[in-house]
Amino acid sequence: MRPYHQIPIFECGEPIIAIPLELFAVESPHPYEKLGAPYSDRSPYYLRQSVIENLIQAQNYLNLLHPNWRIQIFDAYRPIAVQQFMVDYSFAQAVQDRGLTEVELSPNQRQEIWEAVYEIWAVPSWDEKTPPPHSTGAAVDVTLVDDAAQIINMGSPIDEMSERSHPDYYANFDHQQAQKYHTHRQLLGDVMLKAGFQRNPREWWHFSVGDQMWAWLNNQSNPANPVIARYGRVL
Ligand SMILES: C[C@@H](N)C(=O)N[C@H](C)C(=O)O
Ligand SMILES: [Zn+2]
Repeated sequence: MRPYHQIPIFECGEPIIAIPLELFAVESPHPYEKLGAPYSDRSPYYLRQSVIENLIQAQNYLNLLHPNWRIQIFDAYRPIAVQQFMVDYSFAQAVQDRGLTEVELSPNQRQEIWEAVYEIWAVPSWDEKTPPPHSTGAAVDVTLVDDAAQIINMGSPIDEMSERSHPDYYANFDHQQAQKYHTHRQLLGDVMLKAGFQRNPREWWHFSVGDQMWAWLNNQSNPANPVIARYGRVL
């Protein structure tokens, strides 16, 4: 359980629809489809209707500051089976990165690796009170590309399991390059938050609106006006 799982969900029934990809930049091929994630007949490029409107708004704010820059979509809707696949994949990858094999893991090593995985991945829960954020169609993983279609360097890749993923990781580095990364992360955060999103405090790329994490973050900064989640899981 994460603290945001205490937030009640009152599903509003808004449809989940295809993102108009021509308006955005898109990571291609899709990073999890490339790994063989089981989407069956579903597409990762779907979001709730008004979440798409918020994303268009964010890009409009971006273009006031940087004409012709684009928000690049890395991932959006994620069926629970895909969440499970990515959690298992990330565990296996983390075992390999440590030069280990799964059969030889001690209980402590196993626990340490699972903790690292769940630092950044949500549990693939089938309980409708605790859906993984991306399975609600309200969460999106994004970065920025400039007017020459070059990906903006944020100082760490999306999905890295390390502290570099924290949005403010580079805030206090006394180094010009690190300050640039921080400025880029701030720019992404500013345009997304201005459009109504909240950012996952552990991941510079993960934003959502209307889900449990969004409501919890809203309530942390504005306890006088608490909100609940309007989007639950979409199967
Ligand atoms: C790991 C990243 N792609 C992500 O989406 N993390 C959040 C917390 C999730 O799994 O929902
Ligand atoms: Zn995400």
